[in-house]
Amino acid sequence: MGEEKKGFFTRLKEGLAKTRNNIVRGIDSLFSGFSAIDDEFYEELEEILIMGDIGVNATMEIVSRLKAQIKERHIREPQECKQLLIEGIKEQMRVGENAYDFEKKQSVIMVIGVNGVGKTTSVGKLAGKLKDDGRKVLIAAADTFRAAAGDQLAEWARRADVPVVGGSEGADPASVVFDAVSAAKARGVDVLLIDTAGRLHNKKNLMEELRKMNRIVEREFPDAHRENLIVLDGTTGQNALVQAREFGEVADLTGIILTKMDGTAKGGIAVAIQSELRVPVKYIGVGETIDDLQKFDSDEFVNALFDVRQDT
Ligand SMILES: Nc1nc2c(ncn2[C@@H]2O[C@H](COP(=O)(O)OP(=O)(O)OP(=O)(O)O)[C@@H](O)[C@H]2O)c(=O)[nH]1
Repeated sequence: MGEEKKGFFTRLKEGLAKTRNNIVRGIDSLFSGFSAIDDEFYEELEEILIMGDIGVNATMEIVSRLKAQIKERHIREPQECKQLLIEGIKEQMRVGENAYDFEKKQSVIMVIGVNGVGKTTSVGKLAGKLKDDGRKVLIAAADTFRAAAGDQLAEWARRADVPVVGGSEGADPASVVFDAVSAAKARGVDVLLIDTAGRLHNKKNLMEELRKMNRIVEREFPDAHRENLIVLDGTTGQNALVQAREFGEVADLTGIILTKMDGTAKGGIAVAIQSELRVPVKYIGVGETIDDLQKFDSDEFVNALFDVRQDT
């Protein structure tokens, strides 16, 4: 394991401390407190997982898989189940390989989600990362609804040392996107990041605006690799699933940025999200600075949650 990866594991573990206290402590005391694996044991396990925001459906699947394995392997000691449970949670989160094609291809990344989830912050962090990797980045400030959004994004862009187009309050977001795409093509930009509004006069307008922006990118930049990343706030629990489904109706979601995973006791939402939406979490936000956005790997996440050290 490289230095950077080790550092991230430690940071991830720190960020997940509350979740770990919530879920893993409960599981540990369950495993040590029960002397037999009976219905009560399973009920308590279900309760711990659901309380940790893993979600009812994912919990039921994880527990029924565990039950089948315990039966098949004739396991009688609760202590022996822990590793099986860890593997079961990893299995539940599998959504295929997590691709980061936009790191290599000429790409347009639209960042969407409701207001306050951390879109602008995530665009800023992502811009900084891509720039550090030597990519030529341009940001489109298409959140022209909220007065301070443009300024906030400009501040992030300054930190990341990346140019911005758009951002004046009240401008038409679709025309910002049009201008940004033209600029991206003219300047030979590798990655165009589009920050969008999380709120308009009503939800119907918001969704219509997203469709419009999508159509412009498709029409004006058909060769670009496309990503629609939805930003979800890890502290909002199951409501995040509802948001993703709503946005999924207007945009083809290619990935999730799960923010505010530091300081939440409900980090289990990552399990519910990947398992129910079948969309990969591509990044996880574990703080407010530019370095606090990290690529997400579900096995690593579960290991960090259970404090399982796997040196590779
Ligand atoms: N602790 C923590 N805070 C975060 C994280 N990501 C974003 N935030 C904070 O969340 C708040 C909202 O973030 P914004 O980026 O403004 O959210 P937004 O989705 O762009 O909001 P609108 O522009 O209103 O749509 C800010 O105070 C951020 O600093 C994170 O990973 N961890």
